[in-house]
Amino acid sequence: MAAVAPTLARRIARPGMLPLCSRPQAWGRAARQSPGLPRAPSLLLTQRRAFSNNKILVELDEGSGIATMKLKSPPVNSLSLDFLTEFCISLEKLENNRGCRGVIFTSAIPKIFSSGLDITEMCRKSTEHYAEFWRAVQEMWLRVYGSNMVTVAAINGSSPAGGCLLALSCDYRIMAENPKFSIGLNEAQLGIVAPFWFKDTFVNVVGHRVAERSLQLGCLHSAPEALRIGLVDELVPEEKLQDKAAAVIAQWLALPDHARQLTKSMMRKLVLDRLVAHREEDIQNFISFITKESIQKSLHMYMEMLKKKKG
Ligand SMILES: CCCCCCCCCC/C=C\CC(=O)SCCNC(=O)CCNC(=O)[C@H](O)C(C)(C)COP(=O)(O)OP(=O)(O)OC[C@H]1O[C@@H](n2cnc3c(N)ncnc32)[C@H](O)[C@@H]1OP(=O)(O)O
Repeated sequence: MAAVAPTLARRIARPGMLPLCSRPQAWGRAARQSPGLPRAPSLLLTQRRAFSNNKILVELDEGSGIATMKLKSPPVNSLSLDFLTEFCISLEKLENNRGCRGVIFTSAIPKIFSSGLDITEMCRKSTEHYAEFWRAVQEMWLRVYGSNMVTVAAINGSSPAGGCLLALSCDYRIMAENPKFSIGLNEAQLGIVAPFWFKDTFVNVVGHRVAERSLQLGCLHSAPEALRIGLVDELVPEEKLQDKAAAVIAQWLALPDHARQLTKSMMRKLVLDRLVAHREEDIQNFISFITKESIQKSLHMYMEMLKKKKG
């Protein structure tokens, strides 16, 4: 962990402190700037502002109000505690900037959007660590799923499990049309179970039947199959992905913010409220589950399998 990271992590995770997401988000928050006419971002003569931390590059186009958050945590953008902390801090900065109205999530790592939760964070750690880690996973989801901004995932690589959850939490998903890239909630293949809020988010995107089959089998769907089942909204050639994502956001931002935001809130509130109401219980469930010896063995075997595949 980098020198400053424990402080940042505690800021999100320390029990007793207000979690960042306790501030009202998509529900009960004032609308952002009036949208004005839809404008193609590439035609604007505008200033770009960039900031970054160790793992995420953020660029804000002040003319269009569209930011890009590029995940850059080699080798595979796994969602470690440090990564999740930096992610939430970057997203909070954008949420607090009233000039920012939309965010594109994409990857700076070739062929990988995100490899999901960092498995090493779930192996042979202390109960305190598991609690801190799981609170950070919850925080990421609450922030993205509950965001007032328009959110688009530009999925330029494979995106299993937690990586898929990040994409599912956005308003729209565009994937590079490479059949080698796959996406899905493959937890069952690791011998673990996607928690209820992963499942609810998935069901809200693809429907109950498709979600049930896919979750039970731990499916990773190729890009064309992901389009067929509605897991992603469209496929485009990789070189067109970023422009397409900006064009989609511009289209969504052409609507009055308050109407879009209230509609989003109405569609997502039940699922969000369920986790907010049961957050501590969910952390305890995670700890009881992950500390089982059989689960630790399954995770260990899965990591070994990843290493063997490489060698
Ligand atoms: C009753 C209910 C109670 C609720 C209980 C809740 C239980 C927990 C729920 C948890 C929810 C979500 C879980 C997850 O997100 S788990 C993560 C799932 N991810 C995966 O399965 C992806 C695994 N990785 C891959 O398939 C491939 O690595 C890749 C992403 C396709 C990339 O392939 P590649 O060939 O380019 O790279 P590779 O050589 O495989 O990997 C490079 C190194 O990175 C390591 N690594 C890969 N993924 C992860 C990861 N997710 N975490 C940590 N480390 C990872 C890999 O081991 C290589 O390391 P090294 O170089 O060998 O040291």
